[in-house]
Amino acid sequence: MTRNDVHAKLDALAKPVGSLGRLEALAVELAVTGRSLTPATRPRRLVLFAADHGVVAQGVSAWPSAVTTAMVETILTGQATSAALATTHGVDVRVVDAGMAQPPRRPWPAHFNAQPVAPGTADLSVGPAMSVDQFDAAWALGAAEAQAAVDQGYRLLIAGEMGIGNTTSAACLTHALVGIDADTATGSGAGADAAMRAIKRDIVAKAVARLEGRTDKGALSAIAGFEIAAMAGFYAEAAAQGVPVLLDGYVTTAAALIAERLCPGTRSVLIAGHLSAESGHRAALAQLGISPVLEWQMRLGEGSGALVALPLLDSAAALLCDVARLADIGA
Ligand SMILES: O=C(O)c1ccc[n+]([C@@H]2O[C@H](COP(=O)([O-])O)[C@@H](O)[C@H]2O)c1
Ligand SMILES: Cc1cc2nc[nH]c2cc1C
Repeated sequence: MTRNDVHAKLDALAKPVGSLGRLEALAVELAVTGRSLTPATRPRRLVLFAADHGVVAQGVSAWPSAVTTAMVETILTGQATSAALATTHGVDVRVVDAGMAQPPRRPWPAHFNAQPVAPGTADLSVGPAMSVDQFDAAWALGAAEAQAAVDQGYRLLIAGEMGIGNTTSAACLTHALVGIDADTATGSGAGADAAMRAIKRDIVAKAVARLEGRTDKGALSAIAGFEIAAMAGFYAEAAAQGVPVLLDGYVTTAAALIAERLCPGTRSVLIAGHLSAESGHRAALAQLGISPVLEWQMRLGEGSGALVALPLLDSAAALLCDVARLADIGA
């Protein structure tokens, strides 16, 4: 099934050609990524991967690592932004501890999967964030989540993340894999001021310089995070299964860049939910050849941008699945 097939179907529907504007372009994306002229967006699942980052010790985030745990607890009780949006849009949620410094309080609900690779990464500013074995373990965790979701019949997948310090890792990965300069790759994350952002940029520049241009798995392990490596495995497995994935912001896109680097073709299932306020995101999406549904200056993470874009995907699916053809209405 080609893009032309989808355009032909859209043009034959009971409406003037092109009259649904960008919704038609989104319908094409959904049909192509889902490999169907009647793509499904239900049932859908959000898998939120959480982990901590040793580089936080360098003062790169406005928040301490304890906030990762506090937010995971809030997600688990259904009161975080992501959980509220997931509930309102009929999205099932799972939360995965891929490597938090401190696990959430017990009792743990059934939708929490505690498989920490380690209690946070090592500080990427002084050495590799993780070993290749740890990268492989995080990747396998994400891949298993995607496989389980597909086995359970989910037709659309979203990965979200929670990890204080993870925009430093995302900036390193984008600098290394997209080639934009360290300054553009480095944003304010969850609220860094100008002085903090300058420290962060210098750390990003030095960590990537140490790789000397290498972007193999060993090099990427040095600058990744456990939740990011897990999301990369999640995306690669979703692609292997041919299930569409809705990307969130800068951090999830960094994971998609890893997946595309290590498993070329992963991008064929990716739809970009939104353009994050982080300055490197536009170039990262361009490298993957996808354009965002929304440009709303969101920069939360947790899958929130993907969840806000989701009703537009539902609209695109309804168009392809439920609208009559002109030929059938006697017009
Ligand atoms: O993905 C994005 O576009 C994004 C942009 C800014 C912040 N975040 C979120 O904020 C946290 C990381 O911010 P920071 O400043 O601690 O690196 C992490 O939990 C992310 O989910 C996420
Ligand atoms: C409060 C808070 C909520 C978040 N959700 C995702 N990243 C976050 C970072 C902070 C600081």
